[in-house]
Amino acid sequence: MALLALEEALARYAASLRPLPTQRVPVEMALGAVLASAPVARVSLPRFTQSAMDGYALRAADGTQARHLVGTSAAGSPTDVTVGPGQAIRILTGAVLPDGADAVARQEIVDRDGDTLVLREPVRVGAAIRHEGEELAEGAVLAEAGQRVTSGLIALFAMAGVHEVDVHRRPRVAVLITGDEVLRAGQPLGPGQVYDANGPLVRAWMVEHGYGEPVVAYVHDDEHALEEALSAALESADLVITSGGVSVGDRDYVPLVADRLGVRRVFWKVAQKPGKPLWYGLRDDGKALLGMPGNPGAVLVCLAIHARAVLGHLGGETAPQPAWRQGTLQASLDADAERDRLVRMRLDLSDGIARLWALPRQESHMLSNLAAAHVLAWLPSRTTVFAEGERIAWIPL
Ligand SMILES: Nc1nc2c(c(=O)[nH]1)N[C@H]1C(S)=C(S)[C@@H](COP(=O)(O)OP(=O)(O)OC[C@H]3O[C@@H](n4cnc5c(N)ncnc54)[C@H](O)[C@@H]3O)O[C@H]1N2
Ligand code: MOO
Repeated sequence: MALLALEEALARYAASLRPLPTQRVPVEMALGAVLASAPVARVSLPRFTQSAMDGYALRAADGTQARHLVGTSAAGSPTDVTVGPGQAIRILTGAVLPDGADAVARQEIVDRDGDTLVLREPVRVGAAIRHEGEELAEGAVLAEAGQRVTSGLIALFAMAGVHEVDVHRRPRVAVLITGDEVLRAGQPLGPGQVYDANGPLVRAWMVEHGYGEPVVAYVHDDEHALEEALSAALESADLVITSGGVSVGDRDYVPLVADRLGVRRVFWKVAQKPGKPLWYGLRDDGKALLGMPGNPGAVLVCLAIHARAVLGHLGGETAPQPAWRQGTLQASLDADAERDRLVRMRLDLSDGIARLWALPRQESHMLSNLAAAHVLAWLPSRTTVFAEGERIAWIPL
């Protein structure tokens, strides 16, 4: 079977996946979800004209002549006293600017004796004042639909009086780890058995990237057991990720069972190294299946590129993920004539230029270079080597 180009695989996700339905949620619950509509400010920011400093509200035109203190305005406790010529009001940061005042003298430049103040230097009109609506007017758009909600956006929405936002439902993910030889932590290894790396990897990757906890289950290399497990996973999740059993071996049942459960294949086998046997399909109800190979290095690459794209489309992101950046290769590297290479690299950005070094031990069953790896670089298939100094694309790992 011919291998599909990696760009084409990414294009097929975009063409085949629709964002999940939207729901209105309290702002505090929206972290990591993607906005389905653009929230607008319910109050202007700042909400009222206020002091930016602890000091004295007064009239700038009085220059350095002595002022008489006539009241206090604290944050949350405005005064209704008006500041007249030769008068001042004690004011604290965030307090409403009293009528009549047009400047605040911070207390560091004021000599105070009882209720009499003298400024050591004059202040300009508007000094230390934050004006109502100077940052945002009521009704201003705070963020765009398609943007992922961050902690900073949550703070902005809260301050602008937006208590609920419309977001796409976050994709629910189920993970099926296949393989008779794969054992979970703590169990004694028998002959030919290995510890499971992919369950912990997928779970940690999902949490690390803000997609939440997936449900992880284990299944033997048995057609019927897989059918039962995959059927249940497709019921409960929007995206099912399987590990192992997707190549051409006698016990590679994932493509067969997926087909039997009505998951239509969109592609199988991508021209990438590692991760070639990747299988992607969709059921009529929109449920997606990414069948990843068993080799953990391949799973890492399939998560960073493929799961990222699928989760972005399902989640309603407008900008395609992952977002590739440019860097400079620091030592020549072999290309692969048939498959694009996805190479774990060390990144140095200390002088503002992205310098990239390929790490040793890149095979798809290997993970030990991850202690030193910062990024994944994309080296398109070709017959000539990648030379030192060439520009290449990368994403953070
Ligand atoms: N004749 C061919 N053989 C293979 C081909 C091919 O084109 N022709 N492709 C190779 C490539 S490339 C890959 S990648 C693997 C993928 O095979 P599977 O997806 O069927 O994966 P498995 O055979 O189940 O496992 C591969 C490897 O990974 C280990 N493994 C599996 N699960 C885990 C886990 N959860 N944690 C840690 N390690 C795991 C497993 O023991 C195997 O060593 O196929 C090649 N073969
Ligand atoms: O595609 Mo496999 O992951 O190269 O070894």
